[in-house]
Amino acid sequence: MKLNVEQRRIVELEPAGPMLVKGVAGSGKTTVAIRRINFLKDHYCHEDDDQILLVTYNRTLLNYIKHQYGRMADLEQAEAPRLFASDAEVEIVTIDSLMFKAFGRYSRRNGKEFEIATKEQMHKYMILAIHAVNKSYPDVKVLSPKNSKFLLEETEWIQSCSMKDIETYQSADRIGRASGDGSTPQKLMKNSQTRAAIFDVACHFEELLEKEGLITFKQMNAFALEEVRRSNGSRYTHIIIDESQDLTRVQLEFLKELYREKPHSSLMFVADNTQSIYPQSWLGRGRPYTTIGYDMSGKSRALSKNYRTTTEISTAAFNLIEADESIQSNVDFVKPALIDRHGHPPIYRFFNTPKQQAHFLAEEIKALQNDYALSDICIVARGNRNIESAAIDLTDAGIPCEVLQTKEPDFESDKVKLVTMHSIKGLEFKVIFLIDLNKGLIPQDLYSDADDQKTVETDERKLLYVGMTRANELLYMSSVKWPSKFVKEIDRNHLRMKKDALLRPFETISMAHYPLTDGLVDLHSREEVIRQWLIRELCEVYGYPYELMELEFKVQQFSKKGYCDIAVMVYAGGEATPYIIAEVKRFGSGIDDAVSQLISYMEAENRAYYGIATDGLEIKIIDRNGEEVQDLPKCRPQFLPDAKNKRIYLNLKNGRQYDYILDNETGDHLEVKEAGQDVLLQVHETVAAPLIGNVAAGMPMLASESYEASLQLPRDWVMSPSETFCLTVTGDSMVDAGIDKGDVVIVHQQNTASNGDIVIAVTGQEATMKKYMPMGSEIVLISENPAYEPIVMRSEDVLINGRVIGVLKK
Ligand SMILES: Nc1ncnc2c1ncn2[C@@H]1O[C@H](COP(=O)(O)OP(=O)(O)OP(=O)(O)O)[C@@H](O)[C@H]1O
Repeated sequence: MKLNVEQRRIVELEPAGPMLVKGVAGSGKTTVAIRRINFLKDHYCHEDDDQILLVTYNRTLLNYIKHQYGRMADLEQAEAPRLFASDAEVEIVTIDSLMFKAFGRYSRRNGKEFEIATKEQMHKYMILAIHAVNKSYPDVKVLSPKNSKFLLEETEWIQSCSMKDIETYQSADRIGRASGDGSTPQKLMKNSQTRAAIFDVACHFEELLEKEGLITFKQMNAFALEEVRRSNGSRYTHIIIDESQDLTRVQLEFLKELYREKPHSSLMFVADNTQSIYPQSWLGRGRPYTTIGYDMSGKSRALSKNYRTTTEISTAAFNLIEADESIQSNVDFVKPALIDRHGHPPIYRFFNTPKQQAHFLAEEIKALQNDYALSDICIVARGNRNIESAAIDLTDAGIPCEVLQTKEPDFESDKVKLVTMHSIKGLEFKVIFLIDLNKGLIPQDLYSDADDQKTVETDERKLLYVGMTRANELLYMSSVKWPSKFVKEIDRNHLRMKKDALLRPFETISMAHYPLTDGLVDLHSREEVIRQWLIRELCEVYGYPYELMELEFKVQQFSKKGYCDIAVMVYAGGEATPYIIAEVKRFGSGIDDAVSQLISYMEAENRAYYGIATDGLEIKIIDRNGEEVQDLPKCRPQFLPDAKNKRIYLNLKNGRQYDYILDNETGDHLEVKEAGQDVLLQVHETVAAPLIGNVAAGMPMLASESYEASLQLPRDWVMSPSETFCLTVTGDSMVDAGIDKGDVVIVHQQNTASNGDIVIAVTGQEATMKKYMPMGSEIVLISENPAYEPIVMRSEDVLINGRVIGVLKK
């Protein structure tokens, strides 16, 4: 893997004390953090006591880093042993293990033995603490057992900041806690009776636990901090803190204590506030670094390109963030830049019962095994219980699987992995299934107070964002019974109903917006909403005009008459014949009956090529032999009543536009006019340029390639017929050059290019269409769309495949 220019700059930054690397999900923050170790080791560890520490958030991430290194290219593999060998100079550890060690020293020094309280124990002692205190604060409503969750969370926050006295708590800024409409906390006003009462509860709670020899995890951290402060333990010249947005104040202060400042030392915070998912995190909520004693002005770097997921997955995930102003207004928010890497849009499925979801998971995974190893697949859910029941279902279906344990996760085993949304932070898999995205489960319904609930929802939204951005190639999302409100916030255009079809998931259309109602008597029937959705999909997704659709289309079956719900007619030889017919059922009622009805209609109406049966939830597409097919063909110009196929041709050779008119009947009679003019230009000779595939498909091999179709072009539009080929445009990165998705570009095969040419360039394993700009020993590949960042590559890493000489608009 080649680092991009910004990544490389960060790796090789001269140490200058504290610095911040912020970046979007998948932008290579962890990659950069790991690569920096060897750089620091080689250049800034010249004194005998110089040491480097890389802190990861948890053990899963630690093991994952090792696993990733094992998979890297030869050059990097050579670096791996240096990193993971027991090396006096470098330590890669989790924050918890560091703090546990210090806590162990604390316990031994004080001759005390503590046990970490379980969730149940914490809940029990919190209730007791509330009862012990509430009589002293009759006016403070929050002191009630029904708010125990809130009070526990607040107590943990106090502990996670190691606030020892009431004055500190009374004056602390409580970001992310019920803040009303202004910026001042409403419910937790500074210097209030409420805060006094909560602090009292927190103290009682600690006392009760102590009597039992128990402490919370957050207290344990506070003791660890006390210990390193006491022993003045600073010993690392360089500290790199991955996922620092989720560390608590105490954890950050602890790491500060371990930092040994020298003229050549560095303290690098690596963070993405959009992925801050814990209520006690300190910096992730937008608190400035000055609160922990560092001024980061001029010391922060941002990474904005997501290398992990496709543009389709990133765009859908970003919909979630766009819907929450408080995430985007965070000081360290970085807006993701798209890297023109296309793939399948996320697939969303809705199910009536958990059993249906389990069946779908099993069937889909079995089918995916043709292209993926089981270890490439990970199932992710909000809660442990959902994960455990999915594991049982998969095992019952004969699919090997294992719940990823945070202690010793095995990423290599040939099993489907299952993990919670919290634990998948920092990891990635080729295929991700996000299951049980249900109302009440995500976002969790924790508080009746609207402000508190809003805070919870922001964290939960980030959690789902984390889950979605873990997928390299394929992302599945599913809900059972009641979909999460977050799913509804994702633009339907960014989702698909099934893997190999263009259909978007079912969506209810209001009766006022039914696209086609001619001749219908009962618009209120429950099937109608399904029919209208399908009609809209056939038009908006597949391009069949409403004028070509007939409802209640009569099918003569011997002496019996039947009426199929939709028939899409096409023109052949001037006559309209049914091409696609569809049977719909009411939502979620099953499609078995619809399929058998469809088959009998198609036997009777043998002109139809395709049949669709759907209940909005399931869909089956069959061909005229009754065999299932993955998708429908899109409408073609020759299906339309007008036999002339008129399009616009942009000739990039001379900068002119032409009307391009092909006779559909003969398929080769070509007429050409200057755009907007009436006079036909003479076409003396035409050439057939092969349509090889799409731009992203990679390098075409003209000689031996069998191609899908060819385009008739006037000879003088091309340079050399044998070196000309055509590609369909798949992305939107060149829209400002007038090249849109679905257009066909005409390419002259060549291996060189001049400044400003639009080229088909192959970088790594992908082909892309970009504007070419040489810059010294590097090449800049520029998109004509401000949403995409330019790509800077070394010239030896870019292969030019051809120059775009014309565009036939769709
Ligand atoms: N320059 C690059 N070229 C190609 N792939 C890259 C590049 N940089 C990073 N990647 C890949 O992108 C993926 C994400 O990288 P990494 O895990 O370091 O990102 P991150 O910013 O730490 O992500 P997150 O915050 O979401 O956990 C990895 O598969 C990594 O190998």
